[in-house]
Amino acid sequence: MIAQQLRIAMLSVHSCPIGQLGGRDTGGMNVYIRELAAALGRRGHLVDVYTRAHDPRDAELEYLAPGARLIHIRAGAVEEMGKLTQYNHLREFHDNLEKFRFGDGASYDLVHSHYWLSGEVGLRLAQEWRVPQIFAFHTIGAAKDELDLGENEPAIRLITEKEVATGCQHITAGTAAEKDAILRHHGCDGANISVVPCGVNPALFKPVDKRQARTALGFSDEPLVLFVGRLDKLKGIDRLIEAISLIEAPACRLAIIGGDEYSKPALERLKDLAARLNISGRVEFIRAVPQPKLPLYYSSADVVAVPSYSETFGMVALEAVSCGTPVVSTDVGAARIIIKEGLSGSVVPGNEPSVLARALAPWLENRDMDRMKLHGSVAGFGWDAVAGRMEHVYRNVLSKTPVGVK
Ligand SMILES: CC(=O)N[C@H]1[C@@H](O[C@@H]2[C@H](O)[C@H](OP(=O)(O)O)[C@@H](O)[C@H](O)[C@H]2O)O[C@H](CO)[C@@H](O)[C@@H]1O
Ligand SMILES: O=c1ccn([C@@H]2O[C@H](COP(=O)(O)OP(=O)(O)O)[C@@H](O)[C@H]2O)c(=O)[nH]1
Repeated sequence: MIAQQLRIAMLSVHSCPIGQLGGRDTGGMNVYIRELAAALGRRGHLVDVYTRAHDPRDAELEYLAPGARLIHIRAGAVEEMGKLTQYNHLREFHDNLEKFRFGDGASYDLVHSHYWLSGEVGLRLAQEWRVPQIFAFHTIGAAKDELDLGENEPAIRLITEKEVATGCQHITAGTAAEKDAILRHHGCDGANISVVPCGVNPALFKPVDKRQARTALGFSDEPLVLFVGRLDKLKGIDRLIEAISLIEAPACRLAIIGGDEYSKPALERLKDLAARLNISGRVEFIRAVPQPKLPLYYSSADVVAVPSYSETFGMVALEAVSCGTPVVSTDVGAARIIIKEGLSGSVVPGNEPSVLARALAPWLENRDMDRMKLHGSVAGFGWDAVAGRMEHVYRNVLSKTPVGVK
């Protein structure tokens, strides 16, 4: 008998759902966990999100929303830490999580773990608690390696991902393409993988008058291309800068949002590239911007570029369209689902600079859009709908869980 109210332990070891976004390791996954947990809480469930304590200013426990708690667990020094180093502290994370749980008296129906580090902790907890573990990759290490971008993923990630993929009870993927990639790399049973898309908050990501937005941010009236995201090689920002250098008419500017103190080498590389291409004066590097301010930036832009080599979903494209701004994206993640060709942007086969340049140019000329129409085109992606689909997955998994596992 499955209770109406589910008690969910969500694991987000390596990255805090309320951390500053756009940093080295803080992106869509953080937003996903924060919003999903809050939406499940609104549906009457109890969600505890466990993350590694990384900032001494953070309280041990805080509420993301009614029914959704965020708990910082000590594992290693309370400071920022590389992902690989965090692997060495997973046992401590597990033990301190259990210490917290005993003190608090919490118990759970299921574990939903995010990213391989959490998946590793989830395997142990699920076994000890005799509940199912549902796992989300967010990015598949083996798929990243396949891209051959000159930075191989550590062997321990690849091994752990396989262990978790085959040892968990169920997997959630953001798109059907991610599900296919999981099947290809890890050969799990397709029946044990559900596709649940990411979402967007339409009350936050809505169109602002372009002129007002530009005035507020101090942008000129020149055609503007915007990039938003982590300064990761996978994002193809270098390709976008090259594309901008190829666009002669209309003359346009590129604003790049993202990056923290750990992204300095990437930032320097991109600045050097812009200098070598003689377009430094046309490229503005804006560091990470808090999410509540992003609608102003999206609304200022004529077009948002997503030049990624790969995305499992790609929430920036969804947020941009929700703000009424067209998106030119490579054919990655949910791009083909989010972007209506010719109406809300265009999808290109790859990030070859000349291809990107050709795709971007028309959106810089056609500058008067029915932005509310674009906003409405992604109305089905609200977080409550995502939480509803996730609840369905949870209940299905619980109904199939053999006696003795739960
Ligand atoms: C590039 C990509 O596929 N991003 C996904 C993903 O986001 C991040 C990614 O998983 C990072 O992994 P990596 O160590 O391999 O760089 C994590 O560190 C970040 O925390 C993730 O935010 O997940 C997003 C949500 O599912 C998805 O929209 C995005 O396309
Ligand atoms: O300066 C920034 C850069 C990014 N983001 C947020 O980070 C997320 C990026 O998610 P996406 O899925 O596009 O990429 P990821 O970083 O997960 O690979 C989006 O929700 C953005 O709104 C942000 O708030 N501020």
